[in-house]
Amino acid sequence: MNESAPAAAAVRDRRSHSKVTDTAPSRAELRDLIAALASIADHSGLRPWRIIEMRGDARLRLGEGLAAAAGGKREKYLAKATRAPLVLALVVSPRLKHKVPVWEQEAVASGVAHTLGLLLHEAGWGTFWRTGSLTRTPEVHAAHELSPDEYLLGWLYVGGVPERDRKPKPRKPLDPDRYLTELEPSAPAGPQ
Ligand SMILES: Cc1cc2nc3c(=O)[nH]c(=O)nc-3n(C[C@H](O)[C@H](O)[C@H](O)COP(=O)(O)O)c2cc1C
Repeated sequence: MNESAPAAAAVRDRRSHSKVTDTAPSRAELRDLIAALASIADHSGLRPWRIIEMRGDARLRLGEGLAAAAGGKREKYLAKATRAPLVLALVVSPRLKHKVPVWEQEAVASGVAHTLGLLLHEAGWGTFWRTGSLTRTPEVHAAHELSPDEYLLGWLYVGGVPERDRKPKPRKPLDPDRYLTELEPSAPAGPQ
């Protein structure tokens, strides 16, 4: 890691791991990482999010919820829900009728999810953010005991990094000029 710029190093190295091993961060480690999220940019400091930790058989509730929403394939969804030892449900807990609109609150929750994934990566854990067409179904909502206004941004599947994946992932180069544009002081003249 680059000691003088650890955030930049973590961002450059970050990668997802679709397969993880059976080790997972302890609740104490997770609590420390989540405490660090106090600095996430947050209009009016609403903290409109929460994370639901699922381990062991608690993950089966996710699998059952997915199967109920799909109307079958129980074994398939139970297997999906248990492919990592720790599953973190990413929840938007919006304050409705607040001057800060819900889309801004969702942006905060999204920042939390990205940053938590980055912190877990930096701590040496493997993560994979997953969603799917069943994410916002009533059955999955109920399985997480969400309040009526809450909704999911998906799940971070977390576990150990398999030996063979302990290497950087080749990235398609990103041309900054394509993503960083500049507005000129005045609009260009239209067609003459
Ligand atoms: C909101 C969100 C939902 C995602 N859902 C899925 C998913 O359901 N299935 C999937 O294969 N990848 C999903 N991804 C992408 C993966 O998490 C991952 O970013 C992708 O495989 C690229 O790998 P990388 O993160 O190493 O670049 C999702 C990403 C985001 C941000």
